[in-house]
Amino acid sequence: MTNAQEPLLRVRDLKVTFDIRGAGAMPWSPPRLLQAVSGVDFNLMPGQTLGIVGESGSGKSTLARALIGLVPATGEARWQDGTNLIGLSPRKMMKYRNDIQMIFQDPLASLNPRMTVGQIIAEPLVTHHPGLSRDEVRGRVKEMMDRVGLLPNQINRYPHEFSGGQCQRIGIARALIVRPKLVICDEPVSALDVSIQAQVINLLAELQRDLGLALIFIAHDLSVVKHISDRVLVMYLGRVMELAEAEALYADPRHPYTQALLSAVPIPDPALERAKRIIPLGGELPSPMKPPSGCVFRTRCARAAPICADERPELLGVEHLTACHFPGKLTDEEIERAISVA
Ligand SMILES: Nc1ncnc2c1ncn2[C@@H]1O[C@H](COP(=O)(O)OP(=O)(O)OP(=O)(O)O)[C@@H](O)[C@H]1O
Repeated sequence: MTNAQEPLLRVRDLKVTFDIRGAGAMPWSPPRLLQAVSGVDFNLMPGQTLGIVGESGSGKSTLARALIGLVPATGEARWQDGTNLIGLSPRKMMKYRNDIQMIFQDPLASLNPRMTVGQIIAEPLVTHHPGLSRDEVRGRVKEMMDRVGLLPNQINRYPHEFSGGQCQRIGIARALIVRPKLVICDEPVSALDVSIQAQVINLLAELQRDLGLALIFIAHDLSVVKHISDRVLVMYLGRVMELAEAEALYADPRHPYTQALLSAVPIPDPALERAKRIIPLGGELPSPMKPPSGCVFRTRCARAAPICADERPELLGVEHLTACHFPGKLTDEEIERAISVA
């Protein structure tokens, strides 16, 4: 039995480095290394939702893919049974691919166009549980379709006959049919209309509660993960900038990067929205091939000081962790300065 206090997944010093030499490179030409994930640490408890946010290129998808062995990584991603998932052979990884499922950003592209909805949803079940009878599989498919809001008579239709939101429901049914313990959702709503996004997020939240699933929910935007996350991890250029309970992170963001991301989230109250100041993220995202020395965020930070170029800040704290030499709310003067140089 799982001890409720034991993490389902314990990630330590996870790194992913790509060699991006072009196809025409000679075997002896020097490697061109790009570190997409640079030493990420977090715990995920059973049944918990961890939101992961950050700009495009911050390493969120690579981190997710590393956890299920889709890209080579180093470090630890220790499953609750003590196994380090990093570096497992594909054969050994198969055992965990039932427990860890993934939902992707582009719902239509992630579904096989030549298979019916019934076949698509059944596929992982048949792969991981080859002993099940046809009737059992069909029963589980229908049950899952019902849970995600698809109609029984849609079982023989093809993906192109469905809207983006419905395709994402098919993707969710396919991921959940094997009763996983963890579902990694990589920007599952980014490709959907705003009106549909909330429906899909609410469906995931409902299923998460009912089935006691743990979720890793990746998004660009802090507003998307706000309601679904227990904890939120903010990534920048392959590193964790801040990690805290969702409520604490939204009420008291301590890293200047988190404050900038949050300042861009629209506030429903028009008066507050008019009064708020957006903290600009000046300049370009640096290349992960040549990250800044010290704190990787310092080149765009409203509070950067000389030490930030010299020393990399550790991710410090107990419940609310921040990787910053000077964590805390930016002052009005710092925000003014950031606005004036942007
Ligand atoms: N297979 C790959 N080969 C080389 N570089 C890669 C590969 N996959 C990702 N990268 C690089 O790694 C860095 C992180 O990319 P990643 O897609 O993980 O970021 P992300 O935060 O998920 O961005 P997005 O929100 O746009 O998906 C980027 O600089 C990207 O170009």
